[in-house]
Amino acid sequence: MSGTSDLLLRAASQLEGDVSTNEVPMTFEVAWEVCNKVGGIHTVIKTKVPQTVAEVGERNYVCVGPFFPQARTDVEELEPKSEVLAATLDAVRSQGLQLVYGRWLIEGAPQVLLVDIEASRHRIDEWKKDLWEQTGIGCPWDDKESNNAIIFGYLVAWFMGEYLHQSEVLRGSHQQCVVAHFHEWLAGVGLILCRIRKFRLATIFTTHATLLGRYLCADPKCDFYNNLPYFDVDKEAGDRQIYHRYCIERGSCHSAHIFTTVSKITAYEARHLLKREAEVITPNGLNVVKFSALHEFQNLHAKSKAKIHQFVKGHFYGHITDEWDLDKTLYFFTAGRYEFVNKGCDLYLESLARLNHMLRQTGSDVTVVAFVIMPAKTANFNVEALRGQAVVKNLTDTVKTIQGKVGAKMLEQVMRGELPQSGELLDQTDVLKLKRGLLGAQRDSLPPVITHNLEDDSKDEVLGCIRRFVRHGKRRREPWGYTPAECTVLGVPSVTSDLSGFGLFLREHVEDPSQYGIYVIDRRFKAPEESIQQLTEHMFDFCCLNRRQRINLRNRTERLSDLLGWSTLQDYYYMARVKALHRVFPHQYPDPDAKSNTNFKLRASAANSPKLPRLEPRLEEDQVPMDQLSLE
Ligand SMILES: O=c1ccn([C@@H]2O[C@H](COP(=O)(O)OP(=O)(O)O[C@H]3O[C@H](CO)[C@@H](O)[C@H](O)[C@H]3O)[C@@H](O)[C@H]2O)c(=O)[nH]1
Repeated sequence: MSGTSDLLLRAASQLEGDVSTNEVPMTFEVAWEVCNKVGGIHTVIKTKVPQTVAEVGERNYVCVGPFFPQARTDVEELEPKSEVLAATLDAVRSQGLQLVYGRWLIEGAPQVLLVDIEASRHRIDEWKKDLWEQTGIGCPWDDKESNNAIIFGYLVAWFMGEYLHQSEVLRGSHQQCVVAHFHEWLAGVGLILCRIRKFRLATIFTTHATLLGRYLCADPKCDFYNNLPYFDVDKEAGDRQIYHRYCIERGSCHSAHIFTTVSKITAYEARHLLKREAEVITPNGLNVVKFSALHEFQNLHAKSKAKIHQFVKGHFYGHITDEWDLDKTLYFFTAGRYEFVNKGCDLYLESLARLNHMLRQTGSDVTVVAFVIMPAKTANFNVEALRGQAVVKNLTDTVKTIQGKVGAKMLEQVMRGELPQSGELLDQTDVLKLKRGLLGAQRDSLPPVITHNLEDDSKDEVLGCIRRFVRHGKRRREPWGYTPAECTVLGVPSVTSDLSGFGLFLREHVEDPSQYGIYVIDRRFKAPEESIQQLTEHMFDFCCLNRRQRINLRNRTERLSDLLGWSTLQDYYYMARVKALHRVFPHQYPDPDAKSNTNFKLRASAANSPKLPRLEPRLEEDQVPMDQLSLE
């Protein structure tokens, strides 16, 4: 049993009550993104599962999400082992609730319950009316996302109510305490209903990004951070036609026993936009896979870089000239959900334009290939992009065939005691094939800037920016920002900003993140022009590093992994659960904040220990011979 579940047990066994005193609590984690990849919440839950299962035990943890047909491949359907759960499923199924129960086929293999929204869609009007009568939240008929949130919420609350009822029937005075953790407004209706129906369970609500914050930041006329305390939130939500969604979010936040956000900056936003102070900050972690040897991730890096080289050869065929040395090519990328300003795409593109200028001015021999990796609605593949890959594949195949023939010919001549003459190795047909390949690989046009054609590229912000290189003056906002965190654990240096939860988290825990290859751009108190200049300079400095320095930097970046692992960050989720349990079951769970309670202090972890220090200018790995550092 892990240390944490041990603590939960000890806490529960301190006092007697009408709930079981020798069991860890039953934990439900409810989110729209369980078995449904949309964005960052999916990453949070999926990567956290192994630690949570280890902490509370497989029997005591169930992820709850919506059912979509594609989930059939993600879930192995099973019969529940728990008597209470089995009785609950029988009961709700007999009442008409359709759901899938089984094991989510991800690392940690948790129990999962997916409720079928479509099968209950016919009840939307009835449930909307009920929501209005119970809470005063009225939703328009045509908002599909809110309709889904309402159906999902009613189904989850239906299930929860039945679970608690069956628990009472089957276990009487030995019921297990229950805690339900709801993520984001899309799962919030279930939480609101659980409280209205006075269910005896502890609830937690986590916001990953406030709705109103997202909308306000996307408004070019809005100066978000300078006005945060002064917004008339009801009016702002109404003006943007999201008042009902906002009410669901604010209602969920205020109904919860414990409210958490993923970063301090989102807590600040929530204080003003949702009017509640977060009791716990639950930073996003990752399932960090420790490499057994330092060079292992460097080898992985080399393999990935070779793959990208291959792609680049195809994409830029006809333009790879003597001035472009693939060995001196660096790859930059930005990736995430397609939010042009919030994800900092505008700054990235503008800084790249300036970097291009600086590299040319200084006569650098480095080439930078910059990627924007974001999902958008596409119509089809870009034919020109595909053609490039085909041309290079063709050339590669031709050269391979000729190589084989030449090799065989050379061997034959050497066996006969003759020294092969270079002029005789290629016959006429081979020369013709090569000439044809050469002609095919020429092109006058520029390579396409996109790999897939968009449904409507006239309004696309990235393409528009690449075409115009227009500078935007907006502040970016990012509650956490997984992409740079994911880069860190893979030892890839990255850039983020002090308007992202992740950037602030690093500044809080690392004396000088740039020494570890993570550059936190000042955005909060700086004009856009200064931030763009700062980003350009970081990019330029990176381009000036030699290979050894880049390898060293990656080693330093990877050292920060421990800070981001769920092995330590799960403690904040644990704390949120104990606090929520205390609110509902005060006898079983003493106040974790009480001085007398020594059981519930956060365990010592990288995240709450002293800041990681500045590094010496020369690291020990500087001494390691190049061949042992592995290739790039
Ligand atoms: O084409 C893509 C694009 C993204 N991702 C992944 O999707 C996640 C996106 O994360 P992020 O950009 O942080 O999430 P958002 O969807 O914007 O979600 C919100 O919730 C996240 C979790 O709390 C926070 O990190 C964000 O700041 C907040 O905006 C990351 O794991 C990416 O690797 C993909 O796999 N493929």
